[in-house]
Parts: sequence; C-alpha cells; structure tokens
Amino acid sequence: MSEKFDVIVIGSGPGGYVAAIRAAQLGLKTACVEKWKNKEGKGVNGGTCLNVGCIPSKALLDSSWKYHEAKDDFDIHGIETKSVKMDVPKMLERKDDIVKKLTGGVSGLFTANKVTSIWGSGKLLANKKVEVTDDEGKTTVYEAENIILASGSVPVNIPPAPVDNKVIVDSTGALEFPKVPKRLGVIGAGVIGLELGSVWSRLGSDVVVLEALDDFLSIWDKQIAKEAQKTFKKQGLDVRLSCRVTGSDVKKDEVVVTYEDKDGNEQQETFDRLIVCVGRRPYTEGLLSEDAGVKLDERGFIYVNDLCMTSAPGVWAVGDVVRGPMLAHKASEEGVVVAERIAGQKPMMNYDVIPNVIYTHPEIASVGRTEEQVKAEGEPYNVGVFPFAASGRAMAANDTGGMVKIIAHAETDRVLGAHIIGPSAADLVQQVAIAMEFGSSAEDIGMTVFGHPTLSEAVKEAALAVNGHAIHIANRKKRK
Ligand SMILES: NC(=O)c1ccc[n+]([C@@H]2O[C@H](COP(=O)([O-])OP(=O)(O)OC[C@H]3O[C@@H](n4cnc5c(N)ncnc54)[C@H](O)[C@@H]3O)[C@@H](O)[C@H]2O)c1
Repeated sequence: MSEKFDVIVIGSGPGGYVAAIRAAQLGLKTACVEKWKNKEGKGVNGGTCLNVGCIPSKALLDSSWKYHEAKDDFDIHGIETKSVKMDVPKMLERKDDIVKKLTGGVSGLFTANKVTSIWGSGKLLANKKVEVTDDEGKTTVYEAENIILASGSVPVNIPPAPVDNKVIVDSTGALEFPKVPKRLGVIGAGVIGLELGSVWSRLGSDVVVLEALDDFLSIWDKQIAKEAQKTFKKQGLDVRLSCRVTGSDVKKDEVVVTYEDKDGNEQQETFDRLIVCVGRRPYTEGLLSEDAGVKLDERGFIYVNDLCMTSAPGVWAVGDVVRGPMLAHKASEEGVVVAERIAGQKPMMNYDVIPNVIYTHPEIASVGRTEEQVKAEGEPYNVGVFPFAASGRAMAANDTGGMVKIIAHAETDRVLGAHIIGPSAADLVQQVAIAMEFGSSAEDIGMTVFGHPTLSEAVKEAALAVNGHAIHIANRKKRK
C-alpha cells in the first residue's frame, strides 16, 4: 500500500481537473489519476475537452471562419484580397499548439496547487482504494477518504459505419484531416456534426449531413431551430433529415454510404471521408472492480444522487459519466460542488440554468426552458424577440442574421428561458443565465443600462419586447 490522500480524482477532464484544483485549494491532500497520452506518447491532462474536443474544434472553427471571411466577406467592407490561400497543415499545427498550451496549463495549475499527478489507468477497488496501472503494467494501490470518478465519455459507434480512422472517422479523426476532403459525409446533425461539418464546408468540402430524426435540432427552441436550418442551407450545408444510415462500404479511399430516406427508399452517396457523430456514451470500461459498490443506471451512466454521490460511501462521480447534459461546464461545476461538499461546505448546483451552445456561425445558444417546454407545462408566458437585423452593432459587423428570444412567465414576468441564434450568441446567453440565477424578471433586464452600440443591446431589447416595450422594433403586442 502506498500513499494515502484526502481526495483521489480519476480523470483530468474539465470535471476532474477542476475538482482536483478546488479540493487542493480547500486544503485537502489531492491526487489526480490520468491515462491520456499526447501525440508524443507523454501523459497529458485535460481529457476530451482540451485534447480532442471543445478546444481544438473551436480553434478550427475560428481558423475556417477567418478563411471564409477573407475569401468571401471582406469585399463588402471595401477590403480587396487577392488569392486567399489555405494551409491546412499550418491550421492543424496552430490547433495543436493551443491544445499544448492549455493542457500544459492544467499541469502547471496542478503544481501550483500541489495536486499530485499520477500517470496510469485508475480502477476503483472496494473500501475507497484506487489501483493505478502504469505503462509497464506495474500496479500501485492508493487510498483516499474520498474518491471522485470523472472518467468522461467516448463516441458512440454504430455497426452500419464502423470507424477505421482512415476513411470513416469519429470527432477526433475529423480534427486531423491533412487535406480538405472533396466530398464529406457526416452522420448525425447534432452539435458535433454541425460544428465539424461547418469547419470543412468553409474550407471547401461538399458536406452532406445525414440525420435520422425528422426534426432539425429537435430539443432546441423550434423558432431558433428553424432559423438555424434556413441559415445552414444558405451556407451550403446539405442537411438531410429523416435519413437513417444503414450501411457503409469502404473502397480504397472512399466510402459508399447507404441510407433510408424519408419515404423509406434506399439511397446511396459516395464520400471521400465520413464523420460518425451520433452521440457519446459514458466511459466506464476498466474503471470499477466488481466489488467497488458503484452502481450504473440502465443507460450505463454511473448512478448518482443530486449531490453526485454514488452508491458507494465516499465515492462521488461528476461530468459526462453521470446523468445530465454532456457539457464541459456542467462537469466543472459538479467538480467544484463535490470538492466543496467533501470539505464540509453545503453548495448546491442549479441544473435548471446551464447554458448550451453550438459554435457554428452564427452561434446558437440557449438557457432555461424552450417555448415548447413552457407551453407543454401549461404555464402562461410572454415572448420577446429582437432580430439582429435591427442592431446597429450587428450591422456594423455585417453580421445581422438571427435573433434573441426571451421567454418570461406571464404573471410574474420571471425569465424562464433565452434562446439566441446570431453573432456572439454564446456570450450573450450568459447574460441571461446570470439574470436567471438572480431570479430576474424580463423587466429587470429591460431596466438595466446596456452599453451602446453593443450586440448585448439585443438582449435588453428582447427583454423589453416581452412586455411590448422594445424601442428599436415595432412591438408585436402593444402594452402600457
Ligand atoms: N458545443 C458543445 O457544447 C459541444 C460540442 C461537441 C459535443 N458536445 C456534446 O457531445 C455529445 C455528443 O455530440 P454529438 O453531436 O455526437 O451527439 P448528439 O446527440 O448531439 O447528435 C447525434 C445525432 O445523430 C443522429 N443519429 C444517430 N444515429 C443515426 C443514424 N444511424 N443515421 C443518421 N443519424 C443518426 C441522432 O438522431 C442525433 O441527432 C453531446 O451530448 C454534446 O452535448 C457538446
């Protein structure tokens, strides 16, 4: 038996590393176990988000957007560009540099906070022990008063399109295409499909997205989803709904995909590369010994209560491996709550106010309930919508697509949700999230002084529109 800790965290993604840092800040002797290796074969912190998820995908989204702007959008500003050229390997190198900086940053924070990094594969044993197997197969058992499982998630594989990491890839492989595929297939019009489909489409691929469901962005507010569908169509993304992929046949450097269309007819399409992004599943392989006492739910997530406690005393779990949205910021917040609970504090997490963002252009962002949810729950409500077309700042930026939509209770005026498609939607929705945390009414937001000219004014105007008081658009309902 080796060292004993107050807290051992398994996994150093946004759930695990944040939990470890917070626990250490609170004076707890903390270790974090991680098995992820970088391209050079060295142990690296940060998990999916930093290594192959949120961060690298945003780096490519930004690079590809800049390329698109330079090529197609500068002219309107009176800027002439001659032969804009793209260097994909350089783009990928920049992305890798950012990943390196950020993952190195987590290790630096571990050192600064005195979190011990343990490299290897961690397995929870009974009685709050963790067995770590290193590269050479050597095992060491550690003990802790509390253990936090933060092992994350992995892409779902589907039998009709097995990933070969060459022609058929998952979200990780889609960050590494050395050149732009001419014809790119994407299975799944979810967050990843739309983000990665956008990257390669902007860089020149003909992108076809095959989505099994009949509705586009089915869990999002319908008005916003409709606007998004229209916008993506205009951008040239060929999203085909009600198309279920049933098979694929890789032939040399291309793949023939078979799918059933909305009329039940079999169709085929040939692509140079195919990205499979049909969801992610909790990652628990090799994580739990049989007698660890941690139960999984019927969908394979680690079962936890409202406070992220598992069925084993002293063992907690956070992030993608437990119920709730698979979002980095949800994982991090759970990590903080758990660390503080372990330290004897009593924080609670508000699962009703978690922003959700798709980082396409325009961005799509949401917090709280959609209009359809509020309606289904039978609550009386008012809606305020403000289009970016009426925003001076959006006009100046030549970025006027989309809108801010705010939903408030008809009797109390309390904000129930906000849904935005448009420039900087991710940052704008956060303003409403803060307001909602403070139990704000639409009137409260409307009475706040916003800087001019800013995109944020669209949030203020949408809040004013809830009660028919918007200034810069004609109000749908006139109220005093
Ligand atoms: N910006 C972000 O916050 C962000 C970015 C990336 C990933 N994520 C998270 O990662 C997770 C995974 O993302 P995702 O995009 O893979 O999943 P998703 O669940 O968002 O979308 C997957 C889509 O694939 C479709 N599908 C499944 N099987 C199919 C088939 N055989 N043929 C055609 N379509 C099929 C589904 O109907 C669904 O719409 C999500 O939970 C997401 O929240 C978040």
